[in-house]
Amino acid sequence: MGRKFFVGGNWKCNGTTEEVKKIVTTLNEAKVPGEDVVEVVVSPPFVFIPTVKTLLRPDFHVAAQNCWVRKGGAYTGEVSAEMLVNLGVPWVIIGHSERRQILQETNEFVGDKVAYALSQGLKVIACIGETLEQREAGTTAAVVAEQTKAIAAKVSNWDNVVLAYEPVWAIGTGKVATPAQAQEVHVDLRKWVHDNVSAEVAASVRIIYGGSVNGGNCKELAGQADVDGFLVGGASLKAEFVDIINSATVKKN
Ligand SMILES: O=C(CO)COP(=O)(O)O
Repeated sequence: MGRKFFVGGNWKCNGTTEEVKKIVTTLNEAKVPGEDVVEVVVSPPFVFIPTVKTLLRPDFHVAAQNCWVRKGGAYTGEVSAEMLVNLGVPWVIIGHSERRQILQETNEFVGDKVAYALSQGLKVIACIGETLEQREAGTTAAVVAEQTKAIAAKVSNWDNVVLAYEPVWAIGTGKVATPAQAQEVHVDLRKWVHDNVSAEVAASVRIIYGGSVNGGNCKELAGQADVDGFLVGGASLKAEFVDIINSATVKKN
């Protein structure tokens, strides 16, 4: 086993300097298990990264929400992996469904981004997940396998990858996947990794769940054997994010 619980807070495109400082203060004052039990990462919008990095407690880490697919250069509006490394940002979220859907990022593009970010020394939270239509059509397993395949095709070392299963229908909707639904997909994903990458990676890769996770539902979800943590949107902007971090202790019982 030995998959350390992972809790990420994706702040998305939210916040003012004052609000960001307030969230960081709440996190800094929070009583949570040590880094040996839970890895905590918060992902502010790019512009707030320096502020958060300066103020945030040292046992919590920072992730960017995206980065450019290759080396930087004449790509107006983009932020390169090299820049994140230069700033001391250890993590980046790649392939979030909002980028896949709204900005038309394809499986291949996401795979390229994951590979490039890893090559520069970043750790990656790679997001996958089906739409409601796809779930209702019974294609969930195939869709997430295809998304994972496009990443696996470009990645040889999985040590610095966390897979985030985020069903699109559960994101920002208040319609959380049931613990059984999350567990089922996580098991399918782990089996896919086992069959297509290796047994070692399948055993060690953390598969976290995202989509309407909150202080009330996190414990039951965390109790599922293959749920290794969470990627939290809305609730990561609130004090209940601390409760979600603390759901890591469920694993020890
Ligand atoms: O997209 C998410 C995290 O990346 C989940 O968002 P919500 O927790 O707001 O549903």
